[in-house]
Amino acid sequence: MILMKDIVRDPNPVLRKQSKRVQFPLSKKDQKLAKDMMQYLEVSQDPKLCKRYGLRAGVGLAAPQVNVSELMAAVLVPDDNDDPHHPQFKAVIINPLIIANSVQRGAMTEGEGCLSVDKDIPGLVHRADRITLQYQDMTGKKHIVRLKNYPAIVCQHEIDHLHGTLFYDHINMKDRFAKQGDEVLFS
Ligand SMILES: O=CN(O)CCNC(=O)c1cccc(Cl)c1Cl
Ligand code: NI
Repeated sequence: MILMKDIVRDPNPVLRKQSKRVQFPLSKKDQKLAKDMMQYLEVSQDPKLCKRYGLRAGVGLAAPQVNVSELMAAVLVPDDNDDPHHPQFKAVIINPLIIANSVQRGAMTEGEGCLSVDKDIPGLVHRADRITLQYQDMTGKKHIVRLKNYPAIVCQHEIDHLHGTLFYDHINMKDRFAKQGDEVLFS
């Protein structure tokens, strides 16, 4: 089970590396990693279990955050009324590729957080409001999905991790809450 002690923290250089492609069929190690990362998200989103294991809640987790430089991340975006049985987007995304970005930009009003960044860094993290995401699932099957708003933001945050980018790299440090043109803000 992944615990906070297993999460790599900035400025560990592994968070700034480019991850490597994952080969199929998945090795036993990669299968366990994928399952453990999704399990972390599920446990962290259950208030009782989250407290019991001393976790920080998360809606995504990328392999470099547990010291594995591979193109793999787990995403579990709960639905609005927090019904655990109907998440907005739940997937282990392997060898993900953003194949289209909307011109429309979006950002979360309250900014973003990261398990690998221990301090809160306020500011708007400007991203594409909608993306077309191509990824392989654990069987190697290729998926192409169109995402918008929160699921799109989370996938961009995770895919950034795979390429050595952290959320605060996108914040305008001279004016942290300056909007970018007509970007969509949402909480
Ligand atoms: O890389 C994943 N994490 O660091 C997990 C912790 N952060 C979050 O759950 C989180 C919080 C707010 C906005 C976004 Cl986009 C994300 Cl991803
Ligand atoms: Ni993160």
